[in-house]
Amino acid sequence: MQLSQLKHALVVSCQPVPGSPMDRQDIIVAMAGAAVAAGAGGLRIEGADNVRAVTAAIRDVPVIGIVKRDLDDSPVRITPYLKDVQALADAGAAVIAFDGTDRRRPVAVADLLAATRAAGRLAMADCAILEDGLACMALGCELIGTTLSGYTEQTAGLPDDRPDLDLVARLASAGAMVVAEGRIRTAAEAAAALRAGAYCVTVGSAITRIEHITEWFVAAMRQTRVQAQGPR
Ligand SMILES: CC(=O)N[C@H](C=O)[C@@H](O)[C@H](O)[C@H](O)COP(=O)(O)O
Repeated sequence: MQLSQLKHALVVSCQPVPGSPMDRQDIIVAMAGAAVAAGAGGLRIEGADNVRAVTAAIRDVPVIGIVKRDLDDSPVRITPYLKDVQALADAGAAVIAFDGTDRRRPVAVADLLAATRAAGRLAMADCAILEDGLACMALGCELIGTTLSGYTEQTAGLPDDRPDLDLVARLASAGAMVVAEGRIRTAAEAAAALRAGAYCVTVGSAITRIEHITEWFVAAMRQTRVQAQGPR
């Protein structure tokens, strides 16, 4: 795969809410197909089996693969193990994304990168702060994602309804190929991420998680009812 395929592309993350009625492989493949039919230039897919099903159905769009795990002894969730890198590569992921933060972890970023290289895949580091991104860039990761900004202990205070475009801009200024990812909820925000210097933009919840989208609408309507002093 050529990295340039992702230049200025919309990457659609097709990750249903776990346990949701939408959390089915056939629905993931259908969501991916619909996104590609509408112009998505990349897909982000969780789980090796889902990656295999999506790459079998959709051949001409790169898949960024991840494995999510809840570990007992580490806050790292995204592709923590070397076996995950191998499984994603075997399943056909063009890019393998892993946690690129400087936190307690079972496998060092450098080793995950080496495994990704050995499998002949491109690497994306999911980062939370500028320093993570710079370190992963220095190691040689091709893509630096803002994915984890707002989701680590250190960044937990950020507004939960806005993307971290400041981090996008600072990483881009430092020369990173930035994947703007996390809390991009509108087309205008996706366009703003490109203007901030993003190489490509990943959107998940706002396109593929019906529960989250519904909650946003319900919350906004409830707020409006409160301001209007209750239902008539
Ligand atoms: C923090 C974390 O675990 N992020 C995950 C990474 O794959 C996904 O749950 C997100 O949906 C994805 O990053 C896209 O973000 P958003 O859904 O906000 O557009």
